[in-house]
Amino acid sequence: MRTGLMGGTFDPIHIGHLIAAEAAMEEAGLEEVWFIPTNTPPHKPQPGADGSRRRAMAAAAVADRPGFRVEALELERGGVSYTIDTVIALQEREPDREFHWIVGTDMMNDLPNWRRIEELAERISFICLGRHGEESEEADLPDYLRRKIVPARMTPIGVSSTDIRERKRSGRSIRYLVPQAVLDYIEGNGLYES
Ligand SMILES: Nc1ncnc2c1ncn2[C@@H]1O[C@H](COP(=O)(O)OP(=O)(O)OP(=O)(O)O)[C@@H](O)[C@H]1O
Ligand SMILES: O=C(O)c1ccc[n+]([C@@H]2O[C@H](COP(=O)([O-])O)[C@@H](O)[C@H]2O)c1
Repeated sequence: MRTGLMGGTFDPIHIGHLIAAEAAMEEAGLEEVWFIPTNTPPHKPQPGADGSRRRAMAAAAVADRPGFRVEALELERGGVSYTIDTVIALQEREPDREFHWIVGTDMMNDLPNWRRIEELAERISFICLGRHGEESEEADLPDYLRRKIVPARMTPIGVSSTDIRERKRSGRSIRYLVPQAVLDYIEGNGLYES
């Protein structure tokens, strides 16, 4: 079964993540997409919201979409969430699935710096979605990686979790940038207010 893995900090999950996953499913013929919240992200500061809250928001966001689900193995494993460790664990657990890692094109030039990237590229392909409508071919990547990149189109969605946290902090609306259930969770728990 062709399965997309959408890793992210999801602090919080927003419509950019969901539309990217929807586009990856359609463009790459995936049957499922699993959203994997990081514990400690490898190349980013520690998230603002703790893992259980980021997981709850992701679960609320995908609850009404058959084929989307949250896989919490990185939070359960703890420590820094290297993708190679996650992929090895999932391939051992689910040998009949074919996994594809979904990334926005902003991450693509960073791929050569990922932990054990050559081994990772032997195990999976990367579905790269034009986050701001850019051409993914522009990336300057080594051949072993370029061969494993599947470019996919999506309607550009210029939203980021950083924007959402900043909007919330300054009292501006985040309605429609996140699903209603995520908005309710953020407001109900007073997240990102200071
Ligand atoms: N608007 C978007 N369109 C397409 N892909 C996106 C978008 N936002 C995030 N992504 C992709 O989703 C994955 C997880 O992203 P992440 O959770 O770090 O969100 P983010 O909005 O970039 O967060 P932050 O602003 O905190 O850095 C990455 O592969 C990223 O490229
Ligand atoms: O494995 C790595 O070295 C690595 C380096 C950077 C990012 N990643 C993964 O890429 C996904 C998106 O990362 P981020 O920082 O945008 O949340 C997330 O699942 C990270 O664990 C993985």
